[in-house]
Amino acid sequence: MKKNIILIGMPGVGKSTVGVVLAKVMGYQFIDADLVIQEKEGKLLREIIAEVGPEGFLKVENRINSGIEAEHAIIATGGSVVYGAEAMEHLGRIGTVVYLKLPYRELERRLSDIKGRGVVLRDGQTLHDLYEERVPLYEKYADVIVDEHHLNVEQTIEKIMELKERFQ
Ligand SMILES: Nc1ncnc2c1ncn2[C@@H]1O[C@H](COP(=O)(O)OP(=O)(O)OP(=O)(O)O)[C@@H](O)[C@H]1O
Ligand SMILES: O=C(O)C1=C[C@@H](O)[C@@H](O)[C@H](O)C1
Ligand SMILES: [Mg+2]
Repeated sequence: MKKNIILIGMPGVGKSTVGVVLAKVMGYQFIDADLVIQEKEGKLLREIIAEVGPEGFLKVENRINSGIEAEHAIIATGGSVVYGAEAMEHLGRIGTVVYLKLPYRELERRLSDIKGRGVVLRDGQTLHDLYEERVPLYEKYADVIVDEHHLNVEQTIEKIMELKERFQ
């Protein structure tokens, strides 16, 4: 049985918000991969992106996520983790990958301050372009897809818990 639950999805979909509460409800440890990167690199995500650029950041993210070891943990990943093939292979081995899905319009409403979040956007790329590019990757790596449209944090957690029996 895979013992961890890995949350993937677009920035702002609620991987961190849902993850920490889910961990509490299930009695699991909570790991936020973004915070692991910051701690291991000794820098903020946006400082890393400023120093090594978006492509450099993806390499750092891929390397650090590939080394996460945990048991009975909810792991909230960064939205760009799906660009790292090694990281996704590793995470898929140690846990069940849950894609938290939102329609584009809903996500756009949530992300009023996308720059402040340090999202990995290439020059000229819009949030919509990013959404279109990433959705196939999230779907590819997902063991389970949870559509959280019209659900609040508690309802999303309930849905993940319901599905848990089936996917573990
Ligand atoms: N139903 C919901 N589930 C989760 N978050 C919600 C919900 N409704 C509103 N929110 C809000 O959306 C935001 C989700 O942000 P959060 O940082 O958890 O996303 P994330 O997926 O971890 O993003 P990132 O990839 O940037 O780390 C929070 O401000 C949260 O309060
Ligand atoms: O979706 C993204 O491009 C990102 C999301 C954040 O969680 C961070 O991992 C980083 O700022 C990149
Ligand atoms: Mg997060």
